[in-house]
Amino acid sequence: MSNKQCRWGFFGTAAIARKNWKAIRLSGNGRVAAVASRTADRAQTFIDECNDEYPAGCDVSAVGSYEGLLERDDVDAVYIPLPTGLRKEWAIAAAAAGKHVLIEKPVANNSSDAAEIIAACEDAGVQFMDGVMFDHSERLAKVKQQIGDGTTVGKLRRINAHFSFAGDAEFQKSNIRVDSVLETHGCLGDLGWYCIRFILQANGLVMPTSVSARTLTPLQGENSPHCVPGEMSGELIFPDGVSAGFYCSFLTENHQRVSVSGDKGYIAIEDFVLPFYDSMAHWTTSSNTLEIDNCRWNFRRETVAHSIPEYASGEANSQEVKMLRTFNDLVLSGKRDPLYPELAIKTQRILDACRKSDVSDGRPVQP
Ligand SMILES: NC(=O)C1=CN([C@@H]2O[C@H](COP(=O)(O)OP(=O)(O)OC[C@H]3O[C@@H](n4cnc5c(N)ncnc54)[C@H](OP(=O)(O)O)[C@@H]3O)[C@@H](O)[C@H]2O)C=CC1
Ligand SMILES: O=C1CO[C@H](CO)[C@@H](O)[C@@H]1O
Repeated sequence: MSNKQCRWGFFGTAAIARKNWKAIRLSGNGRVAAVASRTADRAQTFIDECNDEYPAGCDVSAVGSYEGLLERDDVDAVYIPLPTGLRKEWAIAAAAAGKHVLIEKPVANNSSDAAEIIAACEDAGVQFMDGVMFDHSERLAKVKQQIGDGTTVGKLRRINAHFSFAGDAEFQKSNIRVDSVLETHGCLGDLGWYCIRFILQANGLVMPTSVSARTLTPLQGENSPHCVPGEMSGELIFPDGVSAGFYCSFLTENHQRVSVSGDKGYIAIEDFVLPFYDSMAHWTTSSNTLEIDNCRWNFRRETVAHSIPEYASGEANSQEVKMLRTFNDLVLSGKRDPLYPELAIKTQRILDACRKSDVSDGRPVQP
């Protein structure tokens, strides 16, 4: 291993890998060493296009097979943004080859597969992390402090999370997200994963005692053998009177809102996954008051706007760059952080419970 930079190998040429190509370059402690694709030409085209826009600053090898990536001794860590249904074998093989694993979300088709991947990483002594970028945002850290400060929210009661975008006709026909083999969880895996993750983060990683969820609209891509959830809602019940709801959809236009409410007020973020294009990350805290005096009813807005310097993406302090920098630090230090496997497996267990509840008409399920 290089003593200064974590050397990355990419599985496939996914669209999201382009963002992380740049993030690795900006991290300062990592570099892309190789990109593997099912065809060498595609790997080379990906490298050329990324280099044109954001030069890697080093030679990057094009590899014509995924197996080929695992044989390389110039790769310390692999990034696996393959479709979810194809990841497990490569993640386990990568760990067995001694490579650290950054895997996209949702981690796997189910929580026992996710547990197998995590166990393979533990056995091999390599770091495991999923690709949730907002886990690394400083905004999330600040919001969590406010949730716990006893005054902004007070006693936590309710968390709501909504993540949606309206996929066009082409998306609904051919995107991997509507193919039950490639992305079996549809919008739940793609968008609900973030809702569940935020809910866990906001409530101190406490697991719910009961989960119910329903697919509101199924979708089926043209080559997909089965439907996947295209629009879904769910309800999570926690100990101590805390509850949470989520809604995720491929049919409802861009909306990425979370709110965290307690007996003293609430916190809201309007762009919790992909922050709005800006050099600052924003959120609000509110403790609105209702004043009633005979015929006069005044509901007073008492909202405070907060922001911190954190670019939305593509800069040295953006959340995805912090994710890569943190991962690189772990690899280079030889330490492993058990928080990341914990976050992933808890999210996947709740996701499993949602699917189980969904097939029994929304019956509550214990995750
Ligand atoms: N963390 C985040 O912010 C984001 C995460 N994601 C997650 O990343 C994953 C990938 O998403 P996205 O970038 O849109 O994916 P793409 O459809 O752009 O790419 C998927 C890649 O997987 C490889 N692949 C291997 N086998 C297949 C197959 N049978 N069908 C299709 N592709 C195959 C291909 O690479 P090749 O042909 O070169 O081998 C392809 O480029 C998703 O699970 C998604 O949830 C997506 C966007 C953002
Ligand atoms: O993870 C992701 C981030 O957001 C996108 C939508 O805007 C998703 O489709 C994607 O998979």
